Amino acid sequence: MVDRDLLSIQEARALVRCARKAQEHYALLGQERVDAIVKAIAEAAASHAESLAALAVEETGFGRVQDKKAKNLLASERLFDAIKDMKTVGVLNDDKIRKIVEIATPMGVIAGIVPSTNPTSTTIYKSIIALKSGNAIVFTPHPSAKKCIGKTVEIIRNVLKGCDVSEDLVSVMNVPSMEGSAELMKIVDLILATGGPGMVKAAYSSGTPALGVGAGNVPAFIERSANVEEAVAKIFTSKTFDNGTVCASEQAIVTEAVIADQVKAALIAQGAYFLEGEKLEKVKRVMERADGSMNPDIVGRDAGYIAGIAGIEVPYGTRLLVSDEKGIGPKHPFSKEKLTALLGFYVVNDWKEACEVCHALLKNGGIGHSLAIHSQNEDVIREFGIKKPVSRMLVNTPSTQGAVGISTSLFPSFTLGCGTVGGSATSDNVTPLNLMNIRRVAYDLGNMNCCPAASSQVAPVTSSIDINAVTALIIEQLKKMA
Ligand SMILES: CC(=O)SCCNC(=O)CCNC(=O)[C@H](O)C(C)(C)COP(=O)(O)OP(=O)(O)OC[C@H]1O[C@@H](n2cnc3c(N)ncnc32)[C@H](O)[C@@H]1OP(=O)(O)O
Ligand SMILES: NC(=O)C1=CN([C@@H]2O[C@H](COP(=O)(O)OP(=O)(O)OC[C@H]3O[C@@H](n4cnc5c(N)ncnc54)[C@H](O)[C@@H]3O)[C@@H](O)[C@H]2O)C=CC1
Repeated sequence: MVDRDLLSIQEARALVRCARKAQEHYALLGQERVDAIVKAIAEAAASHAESLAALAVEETGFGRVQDKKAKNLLASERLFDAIKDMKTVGVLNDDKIRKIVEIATPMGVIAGIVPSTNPTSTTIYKSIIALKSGNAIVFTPHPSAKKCIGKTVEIIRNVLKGCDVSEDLVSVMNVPSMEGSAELMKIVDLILATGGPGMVKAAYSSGTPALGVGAGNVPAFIERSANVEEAVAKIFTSKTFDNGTVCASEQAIVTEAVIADQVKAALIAQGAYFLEGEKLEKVKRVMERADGSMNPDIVGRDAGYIAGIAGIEVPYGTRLLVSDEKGIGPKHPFSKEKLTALLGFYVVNDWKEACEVCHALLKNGGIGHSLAIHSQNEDVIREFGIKKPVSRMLVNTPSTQGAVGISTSLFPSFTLGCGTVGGSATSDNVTPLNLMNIRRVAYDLGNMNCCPAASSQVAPVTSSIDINAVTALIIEQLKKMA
């Protein structure tokens, strides 16, 4: 084992030790104190939203400062607003009728795994939801986003210090390595894993309970009853947001032949450029690495930049590069997740065929995540809702903003569950409620008739139980009670 790996493993162990100690004290604080700390963190993160966004763009090369700023604000201000009245400490519920008391208990120390595409927003969001539920969190950064994740954690630690609680409630590894991440995952109480399928699998294979949420490959179906111009505008708003880095951004448009020309015209009018021939081939050549994964050189970039890398010319003002596609599968890069200004375009005969194409696209890397539909036909919307293997279906809304709870009533979140079909333990937009155990104190309902006076009527204990006789007796008892 190389020294760096050893160092990384030791660091993981040391950070978890400190986090455990800090969390033991933190778990004793009441709801009011916890809420005040979380509020202070949200305010500090919001006040640094722009500088952290700029650092993330500078370090990773992915996305746009103004949009990363918006993501940081969603992960701080908006998130705080959504959770401020949420009960997460002590007695949550005392049901006098059902005679059950529900008590929140923190999970302990959480491992925070953060995608390089949303580094600062996910770090803010995970810190806030972990602390709101009484936990500590240790982050392992992606090496390409180490500085901006480190800076985010530094800001949060300063707030913790100012609030007179241990800074070690939130910490980050300085020496990231795969071995260090693996060790961290083994020794924490829960892994909160957000990223691609390889990492999610690693999290679930660690033996530690995990909430792992994986990749998307979101199709947007524009059905014949949709307002086409509006649907296309919403897709642009979503797909160009942070240059397409959000996992819920549209990866392909699927539309019906009867409106295909209208959709194409609207796309072109709003800044799409349809690639063909040599230009299409040149773009395809730069889309992926040899192993079929996304090429980081084009992730989170605008259309002009991608055209430059591919060595092609596109009209000034082009916002998205689109490919009219027929195929779906590993050999068709436009049918996969792209997280940049690239979009597939599929024409089908009717909504039933759209159903099949959307399903095939989801199966090609984004199953369980999200799907967008633009339609006024409630029957078709309902049919898609019932049949499609996704955890969120976004209706007449930009899928990025819809999935993370900006343009819909979904919970503001940067960790979007993909359900068991997507290899995930949850289909939720993960919230503080996913990060606590609930102890249920259940009182006797007095319906068992097993007090001493009644016990003589109950079957005597024998060494060999006659199950039929016991059943008959229970039925008789129940009849008497009724
Ligand atoms: C059909 C479909 O759509 S399937 C697609 C599903 N989506 C995915 O799989 C997305 C997965 N992610 C990616 O493809 C990439 O992360 C990108 C393109 C977004 C970014 O690429 P990069 O910045 O090069 O990051 P990548 O994750 O590939 O890692 C770069 C290096 O850092 C290493 N690394 C990653 N995490 C860590 C870590 N925690 N500690 C140490 N090293 C690490 C990787 O092993 C890799 O090393 P290598 O170059 O020696 O192989
Ligand atoms: N469902 C969701 O809420 C979200 C999903 N994503 C998905 O994440 C992907 C993009 O993010 P990336 O940074 O490329 O993800 P990634 O999976 O490459 O990396 C995510 C994190 O996991 C770590 N990691 C990667 N492989 C690992 C392994 N084997 N063991 C331990 N740690 C490992 C990396 O260091 C990084 O911190 C996309 O596929 C996107 O759809 C991104 C954001 C939200």
